[in-house]
Formats: sequence, structure tokens, C-alpha cells
Amino acid sequence: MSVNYVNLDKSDNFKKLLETPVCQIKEELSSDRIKKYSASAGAGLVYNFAGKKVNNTILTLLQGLADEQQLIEKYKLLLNGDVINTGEKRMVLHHHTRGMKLDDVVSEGQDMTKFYDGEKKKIYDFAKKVHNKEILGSTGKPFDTVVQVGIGGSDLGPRAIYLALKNYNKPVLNAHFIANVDPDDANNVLSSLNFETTLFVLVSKSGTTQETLTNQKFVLNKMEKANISGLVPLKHFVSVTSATSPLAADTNYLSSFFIDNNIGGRFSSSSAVGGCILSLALGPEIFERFLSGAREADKQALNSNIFENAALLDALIGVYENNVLNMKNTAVIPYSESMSRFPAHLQQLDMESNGKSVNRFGDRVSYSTGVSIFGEPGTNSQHSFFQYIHQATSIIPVQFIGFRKPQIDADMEYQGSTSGKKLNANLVAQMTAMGVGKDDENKNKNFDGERPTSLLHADQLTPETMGAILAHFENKVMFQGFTWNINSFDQEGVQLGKLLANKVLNNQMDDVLKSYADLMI
Ligand SMILES: O=P(O)(O)OC[C@H]1O[C@](O)(CO)[C@@H](O)[C@@H]1O
Repeated sequence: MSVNYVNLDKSDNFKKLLETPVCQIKEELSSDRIKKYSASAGAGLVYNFAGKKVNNTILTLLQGLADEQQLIEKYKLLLNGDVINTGEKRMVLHHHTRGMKLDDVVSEGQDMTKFYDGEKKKIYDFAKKVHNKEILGSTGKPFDTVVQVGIGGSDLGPRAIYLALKNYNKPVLNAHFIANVDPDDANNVLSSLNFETTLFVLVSKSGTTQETLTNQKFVLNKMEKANISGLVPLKHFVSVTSATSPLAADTNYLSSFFIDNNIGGRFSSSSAVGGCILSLALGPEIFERFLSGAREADKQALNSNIFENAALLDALIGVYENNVLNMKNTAVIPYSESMSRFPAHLQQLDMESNGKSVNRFGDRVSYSTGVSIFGEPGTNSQHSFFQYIHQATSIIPVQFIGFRKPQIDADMEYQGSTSGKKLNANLVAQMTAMGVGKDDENKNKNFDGERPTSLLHADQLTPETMGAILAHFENKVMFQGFTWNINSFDQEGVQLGKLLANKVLNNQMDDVLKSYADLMI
């Protein structure tokens, strides 16, 4: 299959979109539209886009744009192991970690399905032995706690998913996370733990990340200082890394699990990076259900019809908002406290992937790529930054996420309604207020409306739904990257800061760096 990688501004459908009159949500929104404007995301997850500034003309052009930019063909090439990550000359294989593939893919002589399944089986066996108390701490006590030490993609996704699912099924082991090199944070987490019953999962794909290696030392130091008779600190550590990293050579860990360089950090939640902590904390069965939800969403994303492919449609509407309507921010608001860290994961996923200025061939692009993302759970966010979203002069599209049922059967009624009903009443009220607004003679109390919203909804936040939500956004980011003709899978923009931090630590500073350093060190 041959495809053309072409900049967005060369697309005829994009040029037509620029000339097409913008539609008004207030005029379009109706109960019929709310029923009709829905696309399946897989695994029971549905994307409702009735609150978007799109009509049939615009949607037809977005379908044309998807076809013209060969988005589905490019997804298929990615699945089949094309070197899609041109910057790092790598394949992009995170779909394969959840069993989503078209054909077998071989990388460096290795069948990748066998590799990912093999590491997953090693993790499941290890987790079961920990749960069955066949594997014990070095002083002979069973493990009751697991702590992931890692940062960025080695922290955000696994942490968000653990928090999302720990209410669904009581954790087998309680999980904690240490990411920041802030000593107060590591100290806080460690101060509440019993080292004899704690297992640490050190996660670094590169095995060179300064913060993670420092935090490993921090933990080891604390364990040594605790002076517990018979405690062998490294026998409370497993590592998750790539086979080529310096960590891979260290055989002192209790066990080691591997990923490979074809999995980007921010796309690694369904690999051993998420698999190890989530299988230990929640159990292999829950992780397997999570993977099946992600796989369902990946399959749905193969559909070339935008009305049957939520990730594709979400991606295209996002491009339309960014490049035609000039909206450069997106708020992601889950009406679920369990999803409190999911917006933070999306910040890395989306902004590290699509915050680029050059196309996949290294040429500067003349249009904007990526959006800035922020978010907090509702209803808390209503009492915080929603004033801005309702009445500020700049418009921020809102991506709502909601569930019809809570995870725990413990709701109660007060003033005629349950807490869960109040939560979702607020969600639908916000969507309506943002789209339709309210006229008032007092301009201070006037709501213009015309704030675009969408809703990803499902019955309940289950492992399958969580997998589908994760994959939905991964695939959305991928489709947007293809539409903008950029490489979504490298992250050169994070290197300069790392280099300069090392210059400060090694005392190799120029005047500007030295003057800033004098303020802080
Ligand atoms: O897993 P590693 O190699 O420690 O990297 C952690 C994170 O650092 C980054 O490379 C950015 O600095 C992310 O892309 C990655 O998720």
C-alpha cells in the first residue's frame, strides 16, 4: 500500500472548510441531533458530538479530509510495522501490546506478538506468585504494597488507570507512585510504608532518566537507613525497561520485564510499563479486561466512515476547531473523581505527541499543530475555572467524559435525588449551558453560548471502558498527527531542558544560566 504524506494546507477539503460558513450550535441543537450525532468508540463507549460546531456540510468535508489524508491507510501501515516514527527511525507498535494487529510484525529478528505476549505472561506469573505468597519480601513477609518509581509515560498513564479502577475492584496490593525528583514527595510516600512488605517497580524505558535513577537511590538509601535485620533492598525491586537500556544489564533485581523501543513512553500504558503495576495492584484479570477494551477501540478506529469511528471523528473535529475556528485549547472534564489524573496523562499524550513545528520531513509547517490540554473532574471544575469557559472572550472546547452508574454500590438519596444523579444532572446542564447559553439584558449575566462540547459516555467506568477511553485518545492523537503531517511519536522538545539542567549540576554554565541558578541554588 502506498500513501502520500502531505501537509494539511495542501488539502482541497481543508481549503473548502476554510471557506465554508461556520455553523451555530444554538440553531443546530435539537433532540433529534443529540440522538443522531453519536459515533461508537468500541467496548460500549460512545462519542456524542451534537454540541460541536459542525453540520452536514462540514462533516462531509471532514470525511473528505480523512480520505484525502489517507488516515485509515496510514493507521494500517503503522499497525503493519512501517517506520512511522521518522525522527527516531522506529516502528510504532503500542497497539500490538493489546493484541491489535493486522499481520505479524518482526522487529530486529523478533516476532513482536511473541515478545509482548511473553513479557505479559512473565508479569502475570510473577503477580500471581506475589498474590499467592510464593514470592515474599527479603525478610519472609508477604507483599501488601507496590510502588511505581518512574516519570512521564512511566508514571502518568499507569497512575491514572490505577486510580480509575481501584474503586471498581478492591486492589490486591495498594499502589503508590513516586515520579517527581522533589525529595519531599518521595519522602512523603515512603514515610507511610513498611519496607518489609513493599515491592518497588522501577520503570524507565531508557534506563537513563535522571529523576527516576535519583528516586531509586532515594528509596534504597531510606531502606538501608531503616536498618531492618535481613532486609535486602534490591530484592524488593523489579525493573521494567527496554532490553538495550543500562538497567537491563543489572541482574540484581528480584525480576525484570521488558518493553522495546517501538513503544513510546506516553503510549506504553498497555505494555509492561502499565502491565506490571496494574497486574500487581489490581490483578492480571483486570489488566486483561482493560487490554480487551483498548483492543475493541483500536478495531473501531479502523473504520473509514467517520460516523462509525469515534477516534477519527474526534480527531478531525479537533483539527477543524484548531485550524479553522482558531481554538487552541481543550478542557477534558471527566464527571468521575476516579478519573482525576486522566487529564494529566492526556496532557503528555497529546502535547508531547503533537506539539511540533515541523512536518515528518523536517520542514516547518505554516499552520498550528496540537492543542494545550487541561482538566479536572466535574463538578469540582464548575466551582473553579468554568466561569472562564462560560463567559471569557476566548473559547475553549470541552471534552466531557461521563458514566451512567457509579463504580461502587453505595449511593444515597438526598433532597429527592442520589449523588450520582446530581453528578450527571450537572454534566448535562453544563453541556446545554455551553452550547445554548442564555440571553440576559444585564450583559454581566448574559451567556453567549456557542462553546463547543462533546461527550464520551458509557454505562460504567469498568476495566474495558477505561481501556477503550485510553485507546480512543491514543488513536485520536495519531489521526491528528497524520492530518497535520507531523511525526507524533518523537519528543525532541524535551531534550534542551535536560541538557541545561545537567550543565547546572556539572557547573558548566553561561551567564544567563548562572544568573538563574544564583536565584535557586
Ligand atoms: O521511561 P523513561 O525512559 O525514563 O522516560 C520517561 C519520560 O521521559 C520522556 O522521555 C520525556 O522526557 C518521556 O517521553 C518519557 O515518558
